Amino acid sequence: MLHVVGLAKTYLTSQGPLPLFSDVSFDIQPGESVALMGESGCGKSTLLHILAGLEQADHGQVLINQQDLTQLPDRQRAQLRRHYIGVIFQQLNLIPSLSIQDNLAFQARLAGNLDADWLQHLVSTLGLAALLQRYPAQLSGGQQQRVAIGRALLAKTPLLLADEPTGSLDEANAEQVMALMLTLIKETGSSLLMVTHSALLSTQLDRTMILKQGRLS
Ligand SMILES: Nc1ncnc2c1ncn2[C@@H]1O[C@H](COP(=O)(O)OP(=O)(O)OP(=O)(O)O)[C@@H](O)[C@H]1O
Repeated sequence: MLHVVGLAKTYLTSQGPLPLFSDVSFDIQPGESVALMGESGCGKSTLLHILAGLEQADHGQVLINQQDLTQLPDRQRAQLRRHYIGVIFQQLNLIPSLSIQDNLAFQARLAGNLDADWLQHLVSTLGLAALLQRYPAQLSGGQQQRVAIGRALLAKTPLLLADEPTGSLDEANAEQVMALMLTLIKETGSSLLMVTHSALLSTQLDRTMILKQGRLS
């Protein structure tokens, strides 16, 4: 599903170069769920952003559906992302001016694959039915997180990238939302790469990769 070869990234800052990682290579199989862990600031979010095509790597390849995301022109990269990659960011990025219903449908509409039955199933599984006419600012952090998960799952993309998707929830709620997410992913057959600081949550996934001193293990 995802084939990553020799990724390297160094940020150039006013204090000089900040090397994050070099020669990062790994595969994720269809339907596989993988936790990405490592100390704060080691580059986990940056790696996820590169895999999502939102940030450029210095070297390396990101192969999705046999296409190298790093080499595609903007339009084709956007197409590939739309059809193959769902993302849940740390900052959630719900659109403030759209209702929850429209936030949920946004990505699937762009991809032209809005499935009304699946939307209904996600809404009821994630407990969002009573919130559809509200706006993001009127929701709690946990409710917003469930909307972001629903939105990412709605397009049924083969790959889901999640950056601490339950980061702002307490442990009990995090476990509950995580369980919902894993159940829904099993239904779509998507692969998941999830950044987490929680050893407990990581044990619910198929395996864990650790980014340390610029290398993956
Ligand atoms: N655009 C940027 N320009 C320069 N430095 C950056 C930029 N974005 C991030 N950094 C730095 O790169 C390092 C890695 O950041 P990143 O967010 O990828 O880490 P992380 O492992 O996800 O951290 P956390 O677990 O705290 O979320 C940090 O030191 C950060 O300050």
